[in-house]
Amino acid sequence: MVLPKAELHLHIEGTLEPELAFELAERNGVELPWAGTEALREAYRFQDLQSFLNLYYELMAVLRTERDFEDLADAYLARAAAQGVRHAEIFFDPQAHIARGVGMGTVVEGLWRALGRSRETHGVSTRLIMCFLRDESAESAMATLEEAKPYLDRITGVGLDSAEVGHPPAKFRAVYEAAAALGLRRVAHAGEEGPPAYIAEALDVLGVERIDHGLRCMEDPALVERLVRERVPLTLCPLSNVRLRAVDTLADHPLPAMLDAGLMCTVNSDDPAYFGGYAGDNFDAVQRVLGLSQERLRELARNSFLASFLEDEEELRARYLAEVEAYRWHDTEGAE
Ligand SMILES: Nc1ncnc2[nH]cnc12
Ligand SMILES: [Zn+2]
Repeated sequence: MVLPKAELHLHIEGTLEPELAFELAERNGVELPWAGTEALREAYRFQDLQSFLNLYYELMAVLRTERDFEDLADAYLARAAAQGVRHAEIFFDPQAHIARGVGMGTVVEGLWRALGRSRETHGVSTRLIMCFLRDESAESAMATLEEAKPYLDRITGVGLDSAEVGHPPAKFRAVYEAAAALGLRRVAHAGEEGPPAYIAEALDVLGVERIDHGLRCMEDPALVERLVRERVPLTLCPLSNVRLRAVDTLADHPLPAMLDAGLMCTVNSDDPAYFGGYAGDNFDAVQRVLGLSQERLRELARNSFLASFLEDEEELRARYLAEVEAYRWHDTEGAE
């Protein structure tokens, strides 16, 4: 679906398609344990978040040089643009690269080569959000923030990702305080596999402005009421939730109930190379399977721009919002 939209929940390492992975492996002399792209795709059957993360971190071995990160981001931006993404706020996981001997500068400068020219090359504006791995220590997160200081002109905010259960947001209180003091925006994954209490904790202790996923808020009516009242954006990822078994099937996804409850939902792709679809594919899927109306889809697109970190470019945000309102459905889209 090419309805104009912002993508607010996208891990750049999760856009590594098997074809590019093998190309980079060859370029860098990295041996992969799969015979080819088909065998690698066969491995994309996940039981839960951890089983996905194991493969996601393993395949990162092929990303070594600035050019690799540039090619990765360029490939994502081209695919996203073709599906109506006009603005992308892109996560990256520096600790996963630094642990392999690939420095912060290689990652940020490589990504920036693609992001810095993306409005001209792809018609997509971008922001970069640095995520801390929550299954690593708070000290490691603080050291990562320190390493990022030379690159803060390229980085808009910080996030929190990786294995959620057993790693509550409060573990990262100090690093989020330090990030806020540096003028960085704050988001965090919460309520994907972890309990609703993690969502409240991310708001109260970390001061986040958006919740990534937030799916499990529906188990706590008082929390839902708060999220509605405070208009906290939730960056939902429906196809991800199916592949990582946070929901049984897409038909069971609570998105319609969440919208009916008045929650400020957005729809995103998370790790599209692994979960079977980019942003537009996620919109197509929820339209087709959950029967969302054209007005609901337009609301999701509007929310994505309202929840984006475009405060320094309000004119651009206004232009995107006008594009959402002016959008005319194609014959095959959003039929009612
Ligand atoms: N869906 C997800 N949840 C937590 N960490 C992630 N890292 C990449 N994708 C993720
Ligand atoms: Zn995610």
